[in-house]
Amino acid sequence: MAIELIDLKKYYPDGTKAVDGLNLTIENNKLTILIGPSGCGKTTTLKMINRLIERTGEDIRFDGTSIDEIDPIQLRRSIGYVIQDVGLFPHMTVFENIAVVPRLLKWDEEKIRKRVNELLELVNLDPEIYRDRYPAQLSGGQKQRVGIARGLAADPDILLMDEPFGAIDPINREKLQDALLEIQDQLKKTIVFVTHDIREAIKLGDKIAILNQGKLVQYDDTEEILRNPKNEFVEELLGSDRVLRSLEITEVREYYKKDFNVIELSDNLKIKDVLEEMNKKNATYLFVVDKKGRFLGYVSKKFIEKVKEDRDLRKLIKQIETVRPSSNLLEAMSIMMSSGLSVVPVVNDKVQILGVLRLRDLLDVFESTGEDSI
Ligand SMILES: Nc1ncnc2c1ncn2[C@@H]1O[C@H](COP(=O)(O)OP(=O)(O)OP(=O)(O)O)[C@@H](O)[C@H]1O
Repeated sequence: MAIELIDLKKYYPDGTKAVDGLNLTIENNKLTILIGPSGCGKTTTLKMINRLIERTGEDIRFDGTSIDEIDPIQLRRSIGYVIQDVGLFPHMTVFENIAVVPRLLKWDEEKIRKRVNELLELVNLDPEIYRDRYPAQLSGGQKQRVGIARGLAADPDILLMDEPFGAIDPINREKLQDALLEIQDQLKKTIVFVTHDIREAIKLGDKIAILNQGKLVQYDDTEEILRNPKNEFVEELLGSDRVLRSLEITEVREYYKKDFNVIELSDNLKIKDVLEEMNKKNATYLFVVDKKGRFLGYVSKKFIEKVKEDRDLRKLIKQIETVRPSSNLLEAMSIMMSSGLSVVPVVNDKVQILGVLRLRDLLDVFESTGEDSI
C-alpha cells in the first residue's frame, strides 16, 4: 500500500512546528527510511501515519483514501508498529504478546497458534524454546525479534518501525538488520523505518527521506542520495566515507564495458600471432578464453615480447581474479588494488567473459560523488 503525505503538518500549541509541510510518497512494498537530526519530526510523522498523533494540517492518504475516511482503531490494527524498547507486555508470554492483535481481530485460536509459530520461525526464534517465555527471560535482541513478530502478526500491509534496533549492541544489530532484509524479501511490506544511523539507512533503505526541522530535505533512491547529495546538510549527514559506501552499493553491471580485447587459445596459436593481434588492436594485454569462451587469464605484451618464440603459450597466461555483474564496485576495486592491474574481467556463472571493468570507469563514480580525491 502506498502512503502519501500531503503538505503534512503538526504544530503544537506552544508554537513548535514538529512537522512543517511534509510532502512525501512512500511507495508500495518498499522499505523507506526517515532520517535526520534529533527533533526533526521523524517519530511525529510515523505516529501521524497510525494516528497515535493527530495531524494539524493537510492529509495522509493510503492508496488514495484519506486517513479521515478510515476508522482509527481499524487503521491502527492494520498497521504493524515496532518501537525501540519493544513495549512487550511483561506479564504476558512471547506467544501472548504476539497474539495480541490477532485476538483483538477475533481470529480463532488454532489460526493464531499457527501464525505465532510461523512468525517465530520467521524471526529465527525456535517456537518450542521461546513461545512460553516471559520478556524478562529474553535478551535485548530476542525481545526485538519478538517485537517484529508482533508487528507482523495480523499480516499488515504497512509496518512502521521507530528506531527498532536503536538499543541493541552492534553485532546483534547487524543480525537483526539482516533478518529484517530477509523478511522483507519474503513478505514485501510497505515499511517506514525511522533511524538516525546513516549506515543502517543505507543498508536497509530502498529509498531514504532526509528530514530537517520538520521539512523534507531530500528524498530519493539510496544510491542516488549517496551519489548526488542535494546540499551540504545531506553531505554532512552521509559523512566522509560516502564514496566507499557508494561503491559498496553499486553493482559492476552498471559500469562494465563490453569492448575488450580477447584471443581464443588453440593448439596452433603462436606467440607471434598473439603479438600481431596486440599490435593490430593496439592493446597492451589480451584476455584469453578457451573454445567455449571460458576465461583463462590474460597475456601482457610487455611480458611476451621478452620470451622466446618456442615457449608454450599456455604457461604464459597469467591468472587474474574475476567479478560477476552482481559484484559490487568495492570488491572490484579491491581486486584491482591487490592485482596491481587497472582492469578486472567480468564473467558469468559459466566463467564466460562478458566484459571488463576499468579503473577509469570507476573514476566516474568518484566524480559523480563530487570528491576531489580518493
Ligand atoms: N507535546 C509536544 N509539545 C511541543 N513540542 C513537542 C511535543 N512533542 C514533540 N514535540 C517536539 O516536536 C519536535 C519533533 O519531535 P520528534 O519526536 O518527532 O523528533 P524525532 O525526529 O523523532 O527526534 P529523535 O530522533 O530525537 O527521536 C521536537 O522538537 C519535539 O521537541
